[in-house]
Amino acid sequence: MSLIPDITELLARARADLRMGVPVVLVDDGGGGVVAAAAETLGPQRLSDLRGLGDQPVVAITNRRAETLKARAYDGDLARVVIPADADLAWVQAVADPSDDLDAPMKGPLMTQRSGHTNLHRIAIALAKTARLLPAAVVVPVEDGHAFAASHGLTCIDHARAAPHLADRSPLHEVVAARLPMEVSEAGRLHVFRPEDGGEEHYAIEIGRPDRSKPVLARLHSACFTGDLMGSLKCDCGPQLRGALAQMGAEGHGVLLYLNQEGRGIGLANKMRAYFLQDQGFDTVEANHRLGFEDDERDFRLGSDILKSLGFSSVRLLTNNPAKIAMMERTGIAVTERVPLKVGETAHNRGYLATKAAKSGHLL
Ligand SMILES: Nc1nc2c(ncn2[C@@H]2O[C@H](COP(=O)(O)OP(=O)(O)OP(=O)(O)O)[C@@H](O)[C@H]2O)c(=O)[nH]1
Ligand SMILES: [Zn+2]
Repeated sequence: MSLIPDITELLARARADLRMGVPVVLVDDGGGGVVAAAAETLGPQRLSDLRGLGDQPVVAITNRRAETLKARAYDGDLARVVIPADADLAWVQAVADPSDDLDAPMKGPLMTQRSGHTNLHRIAIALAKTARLLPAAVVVPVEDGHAFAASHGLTCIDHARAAPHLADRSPLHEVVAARLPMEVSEAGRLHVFRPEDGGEEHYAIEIGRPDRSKPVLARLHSACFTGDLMGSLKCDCGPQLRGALAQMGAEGHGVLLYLNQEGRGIGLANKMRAYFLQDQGFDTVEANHRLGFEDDERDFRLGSDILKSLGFSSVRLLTNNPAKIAMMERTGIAVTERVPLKVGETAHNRGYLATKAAKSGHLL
């Protein structure tokens, strides 16, 4: 029945629920389940009602966050921190959010669960991440997941149906393209691409009319509100964006993909949390880890999807990031040349650029 939402649509609905502070129900293959809510958006009444369900609630966090909290991660990539009976919402939020780690360290040791299944906790964390929230979820078991969801009107996700889709990217479709005269070239054209799962749109700016049979000068630019628009001195994004467009304008053609993966895929709120940690002395990579994220949560396969749908198969890529080149090659776009982009070094971003070179393999 096509009027019933499919699993991709249910996952999108679950992300929206978590962003609003509404719990979702996750159901394992045997029908048992959990109620899960994002730690960041959960309110006090809902925390209290989750506790009222009877079973032991936990906060599921990534092993990165667990490492910072010195909590044992028995489950490899995640840990289930037991919520003590006297802990309040502020305690739950402090497990999720590192802002006060230094000022008001958590009193340990944190107890973590060791036995039992973790499939559903993993889904809860993945949903919180893709909802651009802190990767932490309050999780409480319930006996019959489907019945609980139906009686409470909550979004219900079956593990077996969801698992194959969590690492997928949604197919992108071009919605519209129109002429966009720009300072660097009057022959600009902006294409808007929309995924099927209600996620972020991404853009392609085509300069001139590049020959599809030859390698095109291309840039995969990741959104950086602070650098691209505000003139932030903490990174080199703004000068890189304008430098890439200027070079395309000078050559007469090129294609710039503007991928809405703000903050290397963690979203602007989390990037600002990372900046707050950077002001406490952590570097850009350490800050991501303390928040519970990997160094880089972006998905560059989006870039090859868009290039292919525009008819390109090979590029001269403007980048200092070898991971982008490797990903292009792996996903069927030939990189015939790396064109270096060295612009915008400032006193504020020198340390950031050095960290990227030392820890993320960026070429200087
Ligand atoms: N999480 C996080 N993201 C950041 C930080 N500084 C910049 N960003 C984001 O990083 C992305 C840009 O990535 P960069 O690592 O500068 O460059 P790159 O795209 O990997 O490589 P180039 O092609 O050489 O520019 C943008 O999405 C920025 O918003 C930071 O300190 N923390
Ligand atoms: Zn930036």
